[in-house]
Amino acid sequence: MGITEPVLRKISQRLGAEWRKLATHLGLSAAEIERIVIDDPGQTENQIFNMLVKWRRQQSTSADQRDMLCTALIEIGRRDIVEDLIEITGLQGPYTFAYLRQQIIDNYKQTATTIPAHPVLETRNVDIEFFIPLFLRKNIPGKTKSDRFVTLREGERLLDANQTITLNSLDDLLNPEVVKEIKILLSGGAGTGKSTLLVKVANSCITLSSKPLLGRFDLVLWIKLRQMQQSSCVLDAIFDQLLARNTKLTKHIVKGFIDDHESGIVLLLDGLDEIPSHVLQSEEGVYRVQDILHNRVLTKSFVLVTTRPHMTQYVLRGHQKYAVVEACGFTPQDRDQYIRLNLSDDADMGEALISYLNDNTNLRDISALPIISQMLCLVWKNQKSLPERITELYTEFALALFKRCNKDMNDDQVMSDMMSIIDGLGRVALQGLLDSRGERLMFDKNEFQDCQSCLDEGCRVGFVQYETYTSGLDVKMLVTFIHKTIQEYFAACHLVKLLDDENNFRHQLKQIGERNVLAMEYLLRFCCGRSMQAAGLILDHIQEMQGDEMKLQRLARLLLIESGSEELATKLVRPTVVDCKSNEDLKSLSYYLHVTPSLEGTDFFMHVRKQELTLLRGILVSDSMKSAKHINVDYYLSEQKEELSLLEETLYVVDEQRRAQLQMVVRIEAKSWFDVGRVSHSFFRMQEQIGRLGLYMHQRSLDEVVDLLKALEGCRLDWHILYDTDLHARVRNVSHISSSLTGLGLPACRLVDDDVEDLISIIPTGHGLLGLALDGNAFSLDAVRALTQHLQGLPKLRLLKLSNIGLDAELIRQVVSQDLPHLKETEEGYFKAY
Ligand SMILES: Nc1ncnc2c1ncn2[C@@H]1O[C@H](COP(=O)(O)OP(=O)(O)OP(=O)(O)O)[C@@H](O)[C@H]1O
Repeated sequence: MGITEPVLRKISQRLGAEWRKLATHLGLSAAEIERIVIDDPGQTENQIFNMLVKWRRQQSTSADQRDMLCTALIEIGRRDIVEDLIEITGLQGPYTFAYLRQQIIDNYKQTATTIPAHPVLETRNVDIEFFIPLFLRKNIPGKTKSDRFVTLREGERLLDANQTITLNSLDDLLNPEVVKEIKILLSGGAGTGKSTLLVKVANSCITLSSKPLLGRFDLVLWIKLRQMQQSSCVLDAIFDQLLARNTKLTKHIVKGFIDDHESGIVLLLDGLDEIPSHVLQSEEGVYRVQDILHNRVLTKSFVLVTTRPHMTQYVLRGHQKYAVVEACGFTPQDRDQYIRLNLSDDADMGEALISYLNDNTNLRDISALPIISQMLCLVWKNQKSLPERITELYTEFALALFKRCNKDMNDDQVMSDMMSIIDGLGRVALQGLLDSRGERLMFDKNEFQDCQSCLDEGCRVGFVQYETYTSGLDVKMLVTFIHKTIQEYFAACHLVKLLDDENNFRHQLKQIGERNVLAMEYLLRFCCGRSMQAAGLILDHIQEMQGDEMKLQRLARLLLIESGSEELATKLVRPTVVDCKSNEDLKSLSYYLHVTPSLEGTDFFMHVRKQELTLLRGILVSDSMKSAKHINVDYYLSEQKEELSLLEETLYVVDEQRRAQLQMVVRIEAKSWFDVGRVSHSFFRMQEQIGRLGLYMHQRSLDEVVDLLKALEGCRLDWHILYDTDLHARVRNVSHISSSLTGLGLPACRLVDDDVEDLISIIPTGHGLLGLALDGNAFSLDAVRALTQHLQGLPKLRLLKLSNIGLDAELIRQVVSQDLPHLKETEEGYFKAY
């Protein structure tokens, strides 16, 4: 595109003394320049004009004269003229700030609209819509309180910890009212979502191009430090990562823009831990990462740098005025939301995983890490459940984390390299768990002396992380595993390796006794999952232990299923009471029942949800249940629309005799979905089928309670518990007490003295009630006395609960022992007949 003479004239008027420099940049020789001067001595403006005309003449017609001239002008530091030129010619040029911004936004349109949907496969992505807010915690500058007690090898220590505030994800992070500093250091372990957060920030620029980040800035530069393998120069990185290969911009131009807009620039520097240290330390380049982080250049720009914890001190040493923000992963609610989004094809499947996790404290905890949630969703989607054996799941976790950082390794190498790191770290992990002075989850860096390379690799991969703390006068480098269960898994891998010398293994096992065996559940489960030989020795060891029988037997069943070795079932003690509170408990019971002879006289208590009905069915039809004493099932209605007909179907499969043994309570929890008509219909059908039937309602409205009880009039209910429903002055509304009722519970129902008369009236003298629970209400002693005197007329009453009713326990004890002497207090406010 050519330039007209009037335009050249305008440039000549503005240029001045630097014109010779420009001429050289445009390629004119010194002789040519001299010639121009001699031809029109003393007339600078003319000389410039002539030089430009001469240059223009030398260009081929196809040459983009305007671009060349603009580049040369910018290179000699006269962008002001370029901007005028663009204005004069009325054309949008590649030399404006707007052009640079547009190029970068075009890049974000390609790179910042998706997030990875798989820990290893880079090709699998999901839309940025899948972004879920992250839980962030920011330090309060200058407020350090020493309140973190940790157990270290040398004993207990107090570590200095910062006081923090919680941030509401990105909105707060970028809000200057909340985070006043313009330098932010976002730290967090592997897979806590640091990189993803930056994708989201870059993405927000696409729509808010001219005023990104709450209108505060002009340009957002998102740099992946991992890709800086040669130079730590951010200007280079802008060209390598953000600008098109054929961009017309030059480094000179871009630098000029950045300098001019310094306070309007945002630098998002992702993964400080991933830039090689020699690159970070190198002295070359413009806007070196180190200079930016230590506030030596671009001091007015907004910087958000992410890193694993071990690099935070490096940043803070060079510049202290950082808002230090910790990425803590998902909150439980947001984790649920993440699961729902990921499994949105089948809402039931998502809910099933959520309820599975709610049941399993350790998995629930670790799933706060986005990367683990992601893996859980992938496995669940594939198999519609998690692997029966938790060891498999943790092997998958470890593999995914390891492969994430070793994409080019082949499978054999992955396994052997990973296992040797795990073994090295596992030695220290085990020492920590079995420390005679109490479990240790934090380690001094020196404890890894013998396996420094494992520590370095483990840190790179994200199995462990280290952080610097001050403790009194000491500065400590402490190492932690990303989650306690990962420490337990690693410790188990190491312990099992000791089996090469069985005595050594036994020696370690001796450190696990009644005192700590339940706390070692995961360590032992992982051992059993990794080796049948270990499982045999561990089960023998447990069999010899004294202690809480029910809990030890539960643990043994979990270990048996984890070992996958039916023949080890003989090493389990026959249970007299089985209490299954979780999905895992049910699975391990089901496994045990299939490999053990009939359990005579055993009492079973099971908590069951919709997704566990198949398991329940298997348990109920098992031959080993034939001679069970009682089978108690608490069935929890889920939050999704649910037909009780599924439960009914499950029960019908069971033979009549066993159904008659069954005692079932249907639990409608605060968030359960339910429909009065359907639930009551099912109740009427089930009362015919099973031994005893009860209803439990938790935190439901009075209307719902009244409606359901009305609909259940005439149904044979054995128990009826309303928990935390406001029944004050409404007791008569729930007075449909059938003569079959044996248990009535109205805990925390805001009952007071005025309600006692109504209460008495709904339990007529002579009623066959066995148990009454009124804990959590507020009664005077007179009211309690009126009640106990009335209860004297209930011939079968064997249980009374009056705890936490706002009275001195001793006074209640006196009244009950006077009026109901056959009841004895077993724990405070809890009276039972023997
Ligand atoms: N806020 C989020 N919303 C949805 N998915 C997320 C979110 N954060 C993380 N994830 C998922 O978890 C994975 C791991 O997160 P990410 O790579 O951002 O972690 P990181 O903290 O940068 O880890 P590392 O230190 O190992 O680089 C992501 O690939 C993404 O799939």
